[in-house]
This record gives sequence, structure tokens and C-alpha cells, in this order.
Amino acid sequence: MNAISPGLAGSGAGIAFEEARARVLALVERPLPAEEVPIDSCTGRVAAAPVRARLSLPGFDQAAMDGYAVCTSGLRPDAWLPVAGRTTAGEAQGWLLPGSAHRILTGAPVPVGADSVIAQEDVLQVGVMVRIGMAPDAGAHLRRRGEDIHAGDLLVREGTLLDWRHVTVLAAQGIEAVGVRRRPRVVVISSGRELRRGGETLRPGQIHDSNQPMLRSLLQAWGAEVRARPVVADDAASMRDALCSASWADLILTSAGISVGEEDHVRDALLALGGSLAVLKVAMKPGKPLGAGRIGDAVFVGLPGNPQAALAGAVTFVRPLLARMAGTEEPGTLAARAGFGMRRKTGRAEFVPVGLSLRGTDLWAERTGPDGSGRLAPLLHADGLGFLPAGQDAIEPGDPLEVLPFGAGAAWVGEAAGA
Ligand SMILES: Nc1nc2c(c(=O)[nH]1)N[C@H]1C(S)=C(S)[C@@H](COP(=O)(O)OP(=O)(O)OC[C@H]3O[C@@H](n4cnc5c(N)ncnc54)[C@H](O)[C@@H]3O)O[C@H]1N2
Ligand code: MOO
Repeated sequence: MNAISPGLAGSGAGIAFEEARARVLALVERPLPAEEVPIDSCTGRVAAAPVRARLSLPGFDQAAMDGYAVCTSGLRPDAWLPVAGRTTAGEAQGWLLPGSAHRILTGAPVPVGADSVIAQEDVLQVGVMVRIGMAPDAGAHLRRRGEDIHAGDLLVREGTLLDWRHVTVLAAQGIEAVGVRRRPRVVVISSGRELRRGGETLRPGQIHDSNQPMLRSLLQAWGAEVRARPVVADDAASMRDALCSASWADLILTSAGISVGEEDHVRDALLALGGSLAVLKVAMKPGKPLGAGRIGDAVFVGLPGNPQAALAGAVTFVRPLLARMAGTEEPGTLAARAGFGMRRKTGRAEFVPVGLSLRGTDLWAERTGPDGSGRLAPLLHADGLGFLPAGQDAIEPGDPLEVLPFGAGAAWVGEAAGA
């Protein structure tokens, strides 16, 4: 079998973005295996199975206020009642003596025979007697067994990205551990003889490697377990060695060396090791020189070297791949309005870094810097990437703009909805 799929690079402009994404996502056949983790460490993990309530909550009829439990049947306004009995939270259910009031504290089981609670602010207490004001309605200030959650209710769907909300409810159920997908393991390999790590002195022509730290940080935020390899020099043998040493990975990511220059060795190294490519050039800007395929048991994505191109490839290809491995959905896009205008050549999907802000109830997206996939400053204030489809030749201020937020979940959605 030819290791290179037909139409790998599409036309001169590359494979259409949507087609490339479909091909790349198809590289993941099934989600990663499940494992159990304590709920204390399940935040950011994906539920591998549905979780149902094993307890009804509240587990018993209980007082919602500090006050007096009474029986409303035959109770008159302004009645005087003797206080007999007392129940506090954590104690077992007591009994209401007929014709009396039972002292009760919030969260305590309502005594047998009582059907409501009067808040202590609403009674006059004189010695062992209380005078009620208005006679309460049956059920007043009571929390009924099961009114919040019924045993058997579906609490967490399979594929849910877990966070503090699920931790809270699972804890209330007494559930200590939850089944989640194993974290995707990702190896990140930067290549380029110009690259130096932080702390290393730059000689003429050299730069610090920013892609590997960028990718590592993004990948961790997206739930992956990441290992970085030392920077690989621009030669095929070193790249082959680096790829060979990444067998731990579910996903191998390379940065740079995927374009057409004579120093670009990623593709040849991959193919020499028996890997295959499903995509080599994508009709997107930035990020056109992007390769993806398989090597051994791992999925491979070769990102371009320019930082904004590597970012665009990571957000549009790597994040959905991770979501698929973890058996969840990638975060949704946001419907914003463009705070800018631009004219452009059609033929490639384009991704522009944008900062988001709310004006009234609308989310507005402003560009955070000028064009240039090598620029880093525009990333500092970007919340996501604005997406212009391949056929769109212009955008005017106020036009709708779809935005891919950078986060693992769509943090902005809730804020916008609540505004
Ligand atoms: N003749 C052509 N030249 C280029 C094309 C093309 O189609 N024809 N495509 C351009 C585009 S678009 C991009 S993007 C780059 C991608 O090339 P590579 O992925 O092979 O990357 P390099 O050429 O090695 O590097 C590009 C650029 O990025 C800098 N870089 C690389 N790694 C890092 C890193 N880890 N941290 C920070 N910056 C990095 C590198 O120094 C270069 O400036 O190719 C264009 N050329
Ligand atoms: O991917 Mo390149 O950076 O399109 O410009």
C-alpha cells in the first residue's frame, strides 16, 4: 500500500480545510481506554461511562430553616404552643408531641407528625412556650426527600468533561472514584538548527524555541499528558531517532520542517519509518504546510514552524483529535461580531487571532495585531481565532464572525449568556 493517500496535498492551495479535518479526525478509530480516578483529581478528565445517582437527595424530609416543626392540621394563627423536643442536623428523626412545637435546626430530620417548619424569627418565645404568627402552609420551610435528586437520575453523561460541578454532586452522593478516559499521551518534537531553549545563549541567527513550550502549555490545558523531546537538528536521521523514541505516545506532534525546503525532513523521516500521511498541505492561512497521518500505533501531526501557523494547526486539528481520543466533543465555536474589516484572497480558510469583549449582550472580536504568522505579540491578548471560510472575500465591522476559543471548554459562553 502506498503510504501517501491519494490527493494528499490537494490542489496547489492544499486540501480544503473541512476535508482535511475530516481525514485527520478519522485517524482516531476509538476513544482511549478507561481508568478510575478519585473525584478529587477528575477535574479536566472525560467521563468514560454514565454516572447515575445512587442516593436520593435530600435523603430524608428536613428543615430548611432554624425554627420550630409543627403540624398545620387545626393550627390557628397566634396560637401558643409548648416546645417539646429538639432535633439538630446529624441526629435521627424524633417525634412531634400532638399540640406542641418541636425545636429544629436547619438540615435536621423533621419529626414524625410534623408537616412544616416556622422560622424562629416568626415566633415569639416566652419560656418554654412559643406564639406563632400566621399559621404556616403545610410543607413550609421543608426540603422533601428526593426533591433535588432521585436515586437513579442521570448525573453525568458519558463523554462529559468533568469539573467542580460534577465533583460537588458526586461527592454529595458519596461517590469516591469515577471512570474516566486515560489522558492522551503526546510527545512534542521541535526541529530546527536555529532553535535554543530558554537560558541558552543565542548566537547570530538563532532564536529561542517558543513552539514547544506553547504546544506543551496548550496540550496540558486540553487535558493531555505531554513529554517534550530535545530539539532535533535539521537532519533526517535525528528526526527518525526522535520519532522512534516516541512510542509511548498516542499522538506525536512535530513543529517545523514540514514545508518544501531542503532542510525540511519530517515527511521523509516519517515515511522512512513506515508511517503514512493522510494530509500534507491544507488550504488554510496560516498553517498551510501541515501534515497528518499515522506512525506505528500513534497519530502524527506535523505542524508548521511559524508560531501562528503552529497555533492554528493545534487549535483546528490537534484539539479535536485529543477530544476524539478522550471520547468527548471539542469545545463549540462562539458567535461573535467582527470589530474590524478586511479584504482577502479567497481559496484558503483563514484564522486570525482575536480578543473578545462584551458590548451589551453581543460578543465582539477585535484583531490583536497585524498580519504575519511569525508574530508573537498578537497572541498575548488573543482569546481565540476568528474563522473566515475559504470562499469569503471580505468582512466588514459588525459582520458575524465565528470564533474558536482557545480553552478546553467554552469559558466565554457562560459569561456571555449570563450578561
Ligand atoms: N517556498 C516556500 N517557502 C515556504 C512555504 C511555501 O509554501 N513555499 N511556506 C511558508 C509557510 S506558510 C510556513 S508556515 C513555513 C513553514 O515551514 P516549516 O514548517 O518547514 O518550518 P521552518 O521553515 O523550519 O520554520 C518556519 C519559521 O518558523 C520558525 N520556527 C520554527 N520552529 C520554531 C519554534 N520551535 N519556535 C519558534 N519559531 C520557530 C523558524 O525559525 C522560521 O522562521 O514555511 C514558509 N516557507
Ligand atoms: O502557515 Mo504559514 O505561517 O501560512 O504562513
